[in-house]
Amino acid sequence: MDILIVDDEASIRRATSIALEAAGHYVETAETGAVALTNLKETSFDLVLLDLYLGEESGLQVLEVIRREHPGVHVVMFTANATIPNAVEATRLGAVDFLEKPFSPDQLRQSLKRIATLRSLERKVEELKTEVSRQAPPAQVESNNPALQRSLEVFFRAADTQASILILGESGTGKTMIARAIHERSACRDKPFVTVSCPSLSRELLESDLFGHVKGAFTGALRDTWGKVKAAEGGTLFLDEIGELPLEIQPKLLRLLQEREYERLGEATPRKANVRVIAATNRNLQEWVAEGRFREDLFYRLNVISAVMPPLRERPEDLIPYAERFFKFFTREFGRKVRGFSHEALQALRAHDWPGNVRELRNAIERAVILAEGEQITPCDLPEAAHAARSGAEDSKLTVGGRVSIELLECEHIRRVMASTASLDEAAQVLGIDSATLYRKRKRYQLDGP
Ligand SMILES: Nc1ncnc2c1ncn2[C@@H]1O[C@H](COP(=O)(O)OP(=O)(O)OP(=O)(O)O)[C@@H](O)[C@H]1O
Repeated sequence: MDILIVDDEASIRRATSIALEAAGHYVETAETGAVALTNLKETSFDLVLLDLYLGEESGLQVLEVIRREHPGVHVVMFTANATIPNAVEATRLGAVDFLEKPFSPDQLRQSLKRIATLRSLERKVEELKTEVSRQAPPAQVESNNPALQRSLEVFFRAADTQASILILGESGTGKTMIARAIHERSACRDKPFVTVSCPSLSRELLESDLFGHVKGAFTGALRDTWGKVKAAEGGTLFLDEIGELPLEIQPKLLRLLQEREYERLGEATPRKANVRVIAATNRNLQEWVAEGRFREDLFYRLNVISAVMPPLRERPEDLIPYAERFFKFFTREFGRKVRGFSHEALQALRAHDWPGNVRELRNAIERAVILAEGEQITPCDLPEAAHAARSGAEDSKLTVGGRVSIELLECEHIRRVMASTASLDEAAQVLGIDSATLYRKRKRYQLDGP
């Protein structure tokens, strides 16, 4: 943590600093409330250890200003004479803990442990709030598709290291979800996961969003701010659509990755950063390097561990299991009594290309659950594109030599043979495979018996 000690006694400042620095914290000290407030403007602290009596000054007044101007900073009060009224007043003003002087290093450690737990809980609450407001089905990080299984293995094996990770894949394949899942499997899972969306801001705003700025750094920079690199301290910085990172900012990111150092916009003070970087892109970065749109050195630095999230059309094994999980989630979420998908609806799902990938599938199922009138979801409840795919599929797409995957052809062939035969044994005989193989294939493609 970054900690500011505010105490008028030099011996307390010194002894506490030594104990905290030995435990790996970054520490600054201030002798008076005024100096402390200036420090808080210049550096971003997580915690202030504040003396109740700063000579003539009242620590409670300083506490009040800190809580008003820096609401994200926690404050622990020091005092030589902890009276109940003082404690009540400090708690009312927002102090989270009390340390009675003289305190032992162990008491200090215990207090910091409580603050760390509190900070981690606050972050979790924030994450849950966003999750709930997004009505998001839980992330599915299992796959029946061998290519995706290999990618997941690469990502999760590297999760617990500090290595940068590059996630490649089309839009909507779940790159952001996987970045979060990697963070959840890392040693810094209790620390922040902070996303920066590279294309959404102008160069200047993006740079400031990443690294922060000082007042006057550019028109509109009315006060000092801290960027997302700072917000992600100790945790993961997720750079979404890294291909869109302007060339001017790329050397600064490279420096962050190599030297773990950065500067705020408009300031020359180098700052240390301890963040793990995960980046994602739907671009072909190697092509962009060849075209001079992306720095080669940055590409290789980011590309230490990389793998592709395959598009949904290349993993038919995942389609129906994902659709069913989304279905379960949304029927519960909306309190609908729909029982499942009709055979035709499943066929329509299989026949569609899903250019928007898992995002499109999730949205299609959410819509279908809301619209379904009967006991089952029918093709009419699916979006036009998925619905139309089925009618067109039988004559144009699902033909031998058509633009269709082997899996889809095989699935459709097995389905039709099963529909035209009296038993599974007969279907297996027609298909030229044994019953166990037919069983496995039916399971894989989610096909019911004849
Ligand atoms: N594995 C998954 N489990 C559950 N939902 C998923 C999964 N993958 C994707 N989704 C759904 O699709 C949406 C898009 O996923 P995500 O944002 O991770 O994709 P992306 O590849 O980062 O897309 P983009 O490149 O457009 O940012 C998510 O909000 C979620 O609803």
